[in-house]
Amino acid sequence: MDTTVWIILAVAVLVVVVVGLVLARRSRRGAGEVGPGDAQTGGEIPAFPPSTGEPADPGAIDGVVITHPHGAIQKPENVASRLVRLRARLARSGALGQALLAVLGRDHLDEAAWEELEETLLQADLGIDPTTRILTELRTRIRVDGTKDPAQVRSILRELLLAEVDPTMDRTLHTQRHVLGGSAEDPDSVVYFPATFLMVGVNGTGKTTTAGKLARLLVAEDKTVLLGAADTFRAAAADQLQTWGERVGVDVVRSDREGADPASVAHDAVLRGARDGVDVVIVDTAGRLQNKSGLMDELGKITRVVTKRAPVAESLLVLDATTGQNGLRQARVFAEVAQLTGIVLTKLDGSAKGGIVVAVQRELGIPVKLVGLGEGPDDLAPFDPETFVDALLG
Ligand SMILES: Nc1nc2c(ncn2[C@@H]2O[C@H](COP(=O)(O)OP(=O)(O)OP(=O)(O)O)[C@@H](O)[C@H]2O)c(=O)[nH]1
Repeated sequence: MDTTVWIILAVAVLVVVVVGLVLARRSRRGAGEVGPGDAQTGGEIPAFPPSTGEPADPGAIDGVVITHPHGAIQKPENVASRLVRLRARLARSGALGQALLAVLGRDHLDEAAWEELEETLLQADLGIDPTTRILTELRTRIRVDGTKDPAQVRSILRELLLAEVDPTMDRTLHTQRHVLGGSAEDPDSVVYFPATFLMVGVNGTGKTTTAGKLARLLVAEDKTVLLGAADTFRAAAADQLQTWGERVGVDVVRSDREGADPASVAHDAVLRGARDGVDVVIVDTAGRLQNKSGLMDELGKITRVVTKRAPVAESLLVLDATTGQNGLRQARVFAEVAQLTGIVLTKLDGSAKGGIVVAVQRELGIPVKLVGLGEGPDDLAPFDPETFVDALLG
């Protein structure tokens, strides 16, 4: 054969190889699989085992494993019945309303009475500005209306408290999957990516518990969920999350060793979620506050790897309602290092500090979206301003 034939043959072979590679890559993408190089930490995605019901599969990259639920699966309580149940709990624990209304019901409201009211609102962690605003307006309205009627006074107070809680804020949890590609005319071609939720906050505020409770809340709303245990600092956190997952039939991506790279676990969780086509991936983080730059580095790295394909849907700051000013200081630090979209206020049960809702929203300019009202598995509910204020007023 002469040289020209050899060249033609070589070019033909090259074309066949290139076309083959391109087609293979496209068909993987079409199935929602994420290809090598998409991940910052891992390159080729480890082959996750099928859902066999076995608890764990050691040996994936960086020790990241997935656990599948086994045993009886519980049905979480629906949202409407939670709200009714938890409203009663909040009303019992606060007693703010009773204290206020007891003073306002007196025959004569002298300066000492107004100071008492101020003290009560400040003790509930409402903050100085909202307290001053509410009392100034209340004083004016009582004088102008010339009213002493307890029902009317209560209604004015309700209106003023509600305005401070701000019912106009958008408290929706963004659980819609992202559409990465494909055509609306051909639904099979559409490639989805899960909505990713990051749970951030200092240790002990209830992040892991809230991640587990949130998974239940979403399952109750017929969403499919995957949990990512990126709090690798505390080994028990992953076990805790696994227990939560097992109860409601939710898979957990975790590391099989303490101190593994949290970003690696977060990354594998979102890719696994994409591959399984789940609606929401909830990533629990450690967020130790040793220093701001360490926290910033860790959260920054996690955010970078999980936003490689789509933005984070919710970055939720978990805050312990009983920690007052200290909690507000923590909130400020997290707001500086993470693009927060909402606040979860935990431990509102048994706390007379309901005013923190107002203070923290004002401080950060983002809404409280969820409240934790107990240690029970379904003691988490969407935050509803009217229910909250009614419960505060007893
Ligand atoms: N009463 C009450 N306790 C809660 C609530 N939420 C969480 N807790 C409790 O708070 C404690 C700490 O919760 P965790 O979820 O372990 O806290 P964490 O922020 O994940 O802590 P680290 O993993 O150490 O960062 C646990 O005992 C929870 O049961 C709540 O709404 N009410």
